[in-house]
Amino acid sequence: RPGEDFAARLSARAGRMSASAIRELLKLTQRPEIISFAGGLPAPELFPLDAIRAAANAVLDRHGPAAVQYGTTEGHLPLREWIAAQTPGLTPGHVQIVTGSQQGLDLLGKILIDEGDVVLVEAPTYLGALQSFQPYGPRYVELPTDEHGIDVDALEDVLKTHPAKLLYAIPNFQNPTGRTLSLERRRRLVELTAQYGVMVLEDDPYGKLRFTGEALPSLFTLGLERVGGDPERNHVLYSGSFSKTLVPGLRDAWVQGPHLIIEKLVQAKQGADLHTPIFNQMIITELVGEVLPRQIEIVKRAYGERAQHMVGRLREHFPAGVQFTEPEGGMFLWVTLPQGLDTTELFPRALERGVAYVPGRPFFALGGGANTMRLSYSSATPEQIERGVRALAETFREAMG
Ligand SMILES: Cc1ncc(COP(=O)(O)O)c(CN[C@@H](CCCC(=O)O)C(=O)O)c1O
Repeated sequence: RPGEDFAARLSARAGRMSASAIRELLKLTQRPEIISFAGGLPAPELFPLDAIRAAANAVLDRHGPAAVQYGTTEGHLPLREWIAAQTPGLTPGHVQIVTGSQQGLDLLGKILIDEGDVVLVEAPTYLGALQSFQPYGPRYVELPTDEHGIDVDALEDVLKTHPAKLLYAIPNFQNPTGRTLSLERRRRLVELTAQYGVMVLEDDPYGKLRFTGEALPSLFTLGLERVGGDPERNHVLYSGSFSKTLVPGLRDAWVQGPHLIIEKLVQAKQGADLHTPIFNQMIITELVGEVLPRQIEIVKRAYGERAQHMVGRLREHFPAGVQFTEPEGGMFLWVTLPQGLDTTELFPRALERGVAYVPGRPFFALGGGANTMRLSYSSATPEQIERGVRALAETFREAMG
């Protein structure tokens, strides 16, 4: 009936949902005259389109109708075999293909989080994870972070007072801060969570995009080591993605963990989408051998140059009192303005000057961060970085008086 109050029909779970600031911004920053430091968009000019075209043809030649038939929920076995082979002791049965790691976050929220469960998250953390977990009614407890990532002393204090279900962390080139969790803190985080019986979800879409410094072992690997390499007893789950190393639009990612978790994830996925597009999985499988390692080198170099360029411009143009991180990899850096300034309020003024960013507030589970913002350098040219940083600096100067 016209004007029926549909809002009253929504579930309590639907009532907990809200829009993604990044997704909403993406619509806005598609305008060509805007220099966007907002969405974490991989550089489109680097996509290996010729290799993808050849792979698509090879898939159809090799698999024929099976390439566009229903596939298994677990995912294309040769792809799961390749993923499992990257970690000693892992078998394809420990690997679940998901439709982007974003779906992995949602399905893991569904099978792990009961209403009121304590979920430990970094302050700030990836807003997409907060969006995925929120409908399942977690009670967030924030973990303070500094230039070396999560403050593990604070973590120990939290664990003593809050029986937690899950700790969600992005140890490499964190979204949104660009920071990397130090080795010493990785070891202590894995030890403390094991001691207190807290599962860890390591979200690592950027791990391969290190352009400076030494590679560090994943939390998953450290978790495996403490249980003699047995994937059945590792309390750390790992989420990986091909979005930032190959292309995001094929929506191919995976979760690795103990059989019981994977089995439950399969059941949750059966109810969600039956399976990730099999054609896409077969294309990715064609690319992981030669194209992927080559692409990682190309992307690392390009993002390293863009990060270095942006940091150089920030140093040159930003007013004193504005702080920013200097990432060792990934796609983002984090800006902190003097207390009292509000990046959500400043956003329209920056936009008038032709530049967009993601205000920091949505990255904090429990509010805060009004004076922060995330900048992505991955899909901006050197000229756009120069112009965009100048526009931001002018916006800040005007606001700082
Ligand atoms: C820590 C972390 N975990 C999962 C994801 C989702 O990546 P995929 O679903 O694997 O493409 C991402 C991708 N986040 C990007 C892309 C968001 C894409 C968008 O909403 O337009 C961003 O923060 O801008 C991430 O940073």
